[in-house]
Amino acid sequence: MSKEPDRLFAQPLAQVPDFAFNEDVVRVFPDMIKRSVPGYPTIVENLGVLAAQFAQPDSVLYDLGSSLGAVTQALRRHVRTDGCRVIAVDNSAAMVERCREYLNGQDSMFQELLPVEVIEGDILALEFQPASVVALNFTLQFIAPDQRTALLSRIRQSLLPGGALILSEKLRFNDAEEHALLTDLHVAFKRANGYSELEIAQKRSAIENVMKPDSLEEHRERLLAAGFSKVVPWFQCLNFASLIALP
Ligand SMILES: Nc1ncnc2c1ncn2[C@@H]1O[C@H](C[S@+](CC[C@H]([NH3+])C(=O)[O-])CC(=O)[O-])[C@@H](O)[C@H]1O
Ligand SMILES: O=C(O)C(=O)Cc1ccccc1
Repeated sequence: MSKEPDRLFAQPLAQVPDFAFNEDVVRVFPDMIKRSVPGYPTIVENLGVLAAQFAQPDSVLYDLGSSLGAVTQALRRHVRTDGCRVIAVDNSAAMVERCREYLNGQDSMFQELLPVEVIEGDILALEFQPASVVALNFTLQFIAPDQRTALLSRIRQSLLPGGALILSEKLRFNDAEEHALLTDLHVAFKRANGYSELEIAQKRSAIENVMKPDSLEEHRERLLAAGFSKVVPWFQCLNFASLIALP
């Protein structure tokens, strides 16, 4: 993985453009996500462990909004179920190109990994195949809010008995005091990881129009409305959480 440090927002910008998953972001993405999302390495590794419990023979494991394929790599490290294959999907051409390179690297280092296909495309337009595991690892928050229920319903329809959706998201909180506390603590996390006040402020303004977090309650209600029977949070670190949703 690229070791290039994230300095994308280090210099003052006259106008901060909306955040996009372009070539500049791709170059620094592993560093950016690790220094910005508390618990990210723990979530990714354990997503593989969880997936191994839900994987069903001869089914698809989806990594939706796969970026550089960190989740796909974890799925391939942990899942040994017969006949499974991984489909990773992202609509950023720059991400997909680099993701394919990293997965070729994983293939050359390990034998007997699950087969993988990386698709450049919009997850809203995807025709889902029968799936046992669907990972939406920090992707739903970038989908237009009015499209989210329809996407989750389509995922629910594709899920086999015994399978699961694993959904990780930044959270907002309905209680103003809880929201302010966890937001401040997230800023402290970023500061502790070497981001300046300017970097933190410019990044916040870059993502505010494109990334719209929901509360845990909104997630639970929407998942139930989409046809899931049970929603179980399995991880939270500050304002970032991951949920298991069962069909
Ligand atoms: N409609 C869409 N269709 C396909 N891809 C999309 C769409 N909208 C956004 N994306 C893609 O979703 C990814 C979100 S990053 C996921 C991290 C990864 N899961 C990880 O575990 O490392 C989250 C973050 O950066 O906070 C980006 O690569 C987008 O191009
Ligand atoms: O940086 C942030 O404040 C975030 O909420 C997480 C994030 C991580 C990587 C890209 C966009 C948002």
